[in-house]
Amino acid sequence: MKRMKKLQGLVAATITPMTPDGQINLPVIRQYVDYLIKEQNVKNVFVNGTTGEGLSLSIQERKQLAEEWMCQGKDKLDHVIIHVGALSLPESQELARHAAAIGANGIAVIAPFFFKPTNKDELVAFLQKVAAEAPAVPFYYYHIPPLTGVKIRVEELLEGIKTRIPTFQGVKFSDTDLLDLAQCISKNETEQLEFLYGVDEQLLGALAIGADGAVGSTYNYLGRKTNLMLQAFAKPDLALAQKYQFLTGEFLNFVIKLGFGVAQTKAVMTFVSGIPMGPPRLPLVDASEEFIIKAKAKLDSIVWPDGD
Ligand SMILES: CC(=O)N[C@H](C=O)[C@@H](O)[C@H](O)[C@H](O)CO
Ligand SMILES: CC(=O)C(=O)O
Repeated sequence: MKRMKKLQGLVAATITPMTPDGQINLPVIRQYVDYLIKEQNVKNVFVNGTTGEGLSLSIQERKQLAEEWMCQGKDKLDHVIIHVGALSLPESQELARHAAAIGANGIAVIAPFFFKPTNKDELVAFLQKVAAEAPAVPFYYYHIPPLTGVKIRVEELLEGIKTRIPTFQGVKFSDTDLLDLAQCISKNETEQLEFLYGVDEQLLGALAIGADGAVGSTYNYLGRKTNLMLQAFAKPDLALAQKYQFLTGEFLNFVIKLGFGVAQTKAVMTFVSGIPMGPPRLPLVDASEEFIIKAKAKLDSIVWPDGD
């Protein structure tokens, strides 16, 4: 298996840069990789997921993006995980084969969300068919019930999963149900699996329960601050870790009230990094000027414990 070391710490859910006329903007990715490493101290990426508008891209675009991230991340990034989930099983399988061929460090799949699996066996059967196309690549289930509407609890899904999916490596857990996460972690006695949390505003709670790390959109521009939270938690300096969580939460709480999604993430990343992320693809529409002004003022007003 292409496993160098256990995936821990932060993983940036990458944004898909687009040109003003809505094409994927591949040349920007080189700069983006360097920015994540140098400015955010983030060396793992999750490509073509929710933040990357993966389900709004064509198969061809998804392959081009995966290739570009692999190519630009070579010898720089630690882990490149490619999201290969799709509504159509053969398309998902094609993307899994492609990810394996280009040397991805992991693949992830969300639950199909138009025709939905109604129980864990149906869901595992779908995941197994995709995972089997990349038999040497660690496989992650991407659990995001608020978006897929598939609410099958992960604790249930994990039962016997290794026998059905030998490459099963862990879960990207994007739900607020910390009881479910805790049950998964407590059953992971041999610690073979990785649990990566995906609700950035309450990561500290998931760390306390035993999450290995996190995948999220905010690590694109708050990676450095969130890394300081992880360090404080590991020390342990819980009061300092809380301070960081309160402050990242203060920003998110503010923008969530204004209306916060992938389009707004693209706008925030553009003004923080200076890298043009461009517009989102329909049905998403650009963040308003008013949002950008308010979000920027809020972020600038925050005084961080590291004096920044
Ligand atoms: C629904 C969604 O996009 N979730 C992201 C990852 O799973 C998070 O990183 C959020 O963007 C973040 O927690 C802000 O709410
Ligand atoms: C947020 C996240 O993890 C994703 O974009 O898929």
